Amino acid sequence: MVAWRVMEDLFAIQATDLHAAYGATEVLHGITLQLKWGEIAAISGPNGAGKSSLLEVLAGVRELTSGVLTQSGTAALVVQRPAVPATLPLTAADVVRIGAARPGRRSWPGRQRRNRRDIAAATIEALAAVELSACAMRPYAALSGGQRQRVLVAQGLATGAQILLLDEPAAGLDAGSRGRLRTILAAEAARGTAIVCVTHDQADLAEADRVIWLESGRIPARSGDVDD
Ligand SMILES: Nc1ncnc2c1ncn2[C@@H]1O[C@H](COP(=O)(O)OP(=O)(O)OP(=O)(O)O)[C@@H](O)[C@H]1O
Repeated sequence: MVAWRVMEDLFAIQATDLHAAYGATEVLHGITLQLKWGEIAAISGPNGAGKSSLLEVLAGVRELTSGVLTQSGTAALVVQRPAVPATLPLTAADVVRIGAARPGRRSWPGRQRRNRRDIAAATIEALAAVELSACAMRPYAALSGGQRQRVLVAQGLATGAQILLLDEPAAGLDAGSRGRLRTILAAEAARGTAIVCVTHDQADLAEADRVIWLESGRIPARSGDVDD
């Protein structure tokens, strides 16, 4: 059965026997997991294991071929920083504003759009959280790789989403920025946000409430991630 339901629940995400494919090639082979509110789950595993695909499925941007996925709140996906053309006519603040203009926590479940003042406030707050206020008006394409990554994290934060899904947000960040990112995510979780973070970083894995190990599109039974 393929289903997409939205409901208030103890769990932010409940996924049962998820399968997903690229064309005829199945890459997720029956993923079952639950994520509680305020929990930080790290997804790790070898290259090609299906981590990004799973994150996209959980975010609702990649279709299931079968399984049941229940989200109990708004979700935002923070992608890995893309290569962008040098001429991209967006500032760092513009990129964050794209997230801030999305319906988020304050408007759930009505999903009304925020007004301009709320969008501006969310943009400023999120840029400050990643310590890039000084770069707000700089062209996004002119920022360093690590700065662009932090802008994308700010974009995710600015959505005010109740479920935050991040694909290797620490990739390319220096040690100080990685530490600050962990602090930001811990603060978000303390507010009740459910967080799923793809990572290979040992400190991230150590600080996560739960590590979900993915291998060849499956969660091996020994990793004990189905429930806890
Ligand atoms: N656009 C695509 N078209 C076809 N196959 C794809 C596509 N994207 C990913 N795949 C395949 O799906 C499988 C899972 O890829 P995915 O990117 O989800 O893995 P990952 O664990 O995130 O990898 P990495 O650690 O390298 O980022 C891989 O076998 C990959 O080749």
